[in-house]
Amino acid sequence: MGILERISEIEREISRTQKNKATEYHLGVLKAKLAKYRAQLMEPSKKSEKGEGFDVLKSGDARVALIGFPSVGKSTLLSTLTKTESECASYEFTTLTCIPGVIDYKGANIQLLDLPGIIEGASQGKGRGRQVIAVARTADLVLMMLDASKQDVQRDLLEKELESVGIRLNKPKPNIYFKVKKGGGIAFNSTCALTKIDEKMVQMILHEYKIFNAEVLFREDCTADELIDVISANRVYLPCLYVYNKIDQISIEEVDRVARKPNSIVVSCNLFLNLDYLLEVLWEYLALIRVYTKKPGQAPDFNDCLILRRGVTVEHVCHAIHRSLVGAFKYALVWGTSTKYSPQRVGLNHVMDDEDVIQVVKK
Ligand SMILES: Nc1nc2c(ncn2[C@@H]2O[C@H](COP(=O)(O)OP(=O)(O)OP(=O)(O)O)[C@@H](O)[C@H]2O)c(=O)[nH]1
Ligand SMILES: [K+]
Ligand SMILES: [Mg+2]
Repeated sequence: MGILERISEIEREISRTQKNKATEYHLGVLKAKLAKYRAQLMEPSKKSEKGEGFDVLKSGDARVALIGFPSVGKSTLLSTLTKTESECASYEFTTLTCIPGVIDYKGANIQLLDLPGIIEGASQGKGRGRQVIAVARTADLVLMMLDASKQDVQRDLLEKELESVGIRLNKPKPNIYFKVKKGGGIAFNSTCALTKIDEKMVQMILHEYKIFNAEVLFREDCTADELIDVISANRVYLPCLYVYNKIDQISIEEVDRVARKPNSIVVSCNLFLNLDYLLEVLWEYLALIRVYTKKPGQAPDFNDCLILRRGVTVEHVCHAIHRSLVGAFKYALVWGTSTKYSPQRVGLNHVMDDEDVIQVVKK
């Protein structure tokens, strides 16, 4: 039996099995089996499958992958937001490879990747689905483009496709500490009450992975699926922005309804509607910040900034300026919203804000 058949057999069995106390362990083991087969499926088996035209070099400050059904307007968006032209046409599967473009926004270079459309079954190898998904895994954000004039089935289908290959959208990593050991059996602990899983199920799932010695510590009330995610270790957790295109085709009431969905924004590439707002939201989701540097006695250079991630400290900033700077660091002066006073003397642990100005004082 091939892997695909095994997968669909397990899926059928899961959907056939009633959820209750008596079946819950059996279901847990089935889910672990399913995760194992799916992992095998996604391993790049043949060299040719890696796909010519898909190994685009990562560049710039962040990478955004455009995922969507055929003809929703992905290439139109790339051609509108970047200097790159990607062929747009009314027929499906116009784009056949990965086309990179660069969005120049607030001093940052954001790499936008146009990709072939994907359809149901993509994760199992339909169309260029697997190559597209492999690229999505390397992104900092998934921009899921949808046709606003169509029902939301596309969104559900694509989410399922990505979910089935271990891409988790807008979800935090499960807070479970997990470490395989050489001996000592399975040490299981939790720091909170567990309502969705118990020690027996944890053991059964681990045994399914042939893990007999490990330390497992639940720091939140996680499910069996979340444990499987942690064991599988090949999951990626990405922010996802749902972009509904072609709002020129629907009523204003409908636009209003769609725009209120979580993590969603509405645009029309053809009429250039709301594209500025799209960039603003994209910036927020990528959690990028600008930090300006300044030399003593001189004004900061506002034409040149460091692009960093939200949450970075002065230490990160020093590394970004020069790798030897941390060694010579005495203190820094920071002007901006991250400090109480401007300027304020801060140490290496100080967390920076967007548009802060920093002056590093050396020993
Ligand atoms: N009405 C309307 N049509 C649009 C809009 N944006 C794109 N289109 C049209 O949608 C069609 C498909 O556009 P593409 O950019 O080729 O779509 P794609 O998602 O790249 O398609 P594939 O590469 O085939 O997956 C073209 O005929 C576009 O002109 C829009 O905002 N409104
Ligand atoms: K098209
Ligand atoms: Mg295209």
